[in-house]
Amino acid sequence: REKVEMTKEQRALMKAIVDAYNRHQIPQDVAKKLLQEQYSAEENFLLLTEMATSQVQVLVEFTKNIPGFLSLDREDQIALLKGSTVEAMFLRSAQVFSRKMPNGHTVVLEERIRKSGIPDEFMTPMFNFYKSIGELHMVQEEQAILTAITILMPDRPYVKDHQAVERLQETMLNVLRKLCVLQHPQEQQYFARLLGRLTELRTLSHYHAEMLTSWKMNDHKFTPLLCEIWDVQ
Ligand SMILES: O=C(Nc1ccccc1F)[C@H](C1CCCCC1)n1c(-c2ccc(Cl)cc2)nc2cc(F)c(F)cc21
Repeated sequence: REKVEMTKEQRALMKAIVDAYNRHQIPQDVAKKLLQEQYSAEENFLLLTEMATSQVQVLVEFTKNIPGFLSLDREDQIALLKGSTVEAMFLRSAQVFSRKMPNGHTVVLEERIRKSGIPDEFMTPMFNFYKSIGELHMVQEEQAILTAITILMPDRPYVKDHQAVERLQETMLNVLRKLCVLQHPQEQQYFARLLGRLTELRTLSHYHAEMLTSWKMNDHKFTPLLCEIWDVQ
């Protein structure tokens, strides 16, 4: 097979994305909090809204560092962010869940999430997605670029300049394709499997509004930012 090499530009692009991804991580670690103790449904819901609110803020900062994003039409930038925050949250949650942890911690974490207040019917699709992400053993470069690809989805609602977004996403896809060959030389279809997860991610994200509004508690309060970004309240 031909030798796969990244160009200088592709390496620079990847470095910019990974640096931004690492710089804009959630300050407090939600997994650590969940492992400390079992919270009530109300406390878990509050924790989720706090995590999700800071995740949106972090995502805005990360997106600003995607080369070319700020040159897009301003309204298209908003449409891309609004359309991808839920998927980015589930993708981030999956990456948090799949992190290597000391023995038994993942079991406890899963238990805590199962009892957090999320309605039972969403557990299977959610954990199936988390485990399918875990099986890929993504390196952090792949995680960062996959998040950028999720944000640069041309078919989000209300995007006007479809082509411009497609061009940016294509650049990212080319980098990811080479990265997958370099990082997983034994697995021919690794790149295709990785992209397949984005389909699973979109399906899971369709449930998010219902997951939140049917959280096992009364009186669900959302932050103004989440009301704006999510289809709730
Ligand atoms: O905080 C969360 N996710 C999250 C959000 C932003 C950035 C980083 C994040 F991990 C929530 C908690 C919140 C508190 C109650 C339990 C679930 N969370 C979800 C999750 C997210 C959204 C819905 Cl609608 C249903 C579950 N899946 C998780 C898997 C994990 F491994 C993990 F550590 C936390 C996880």
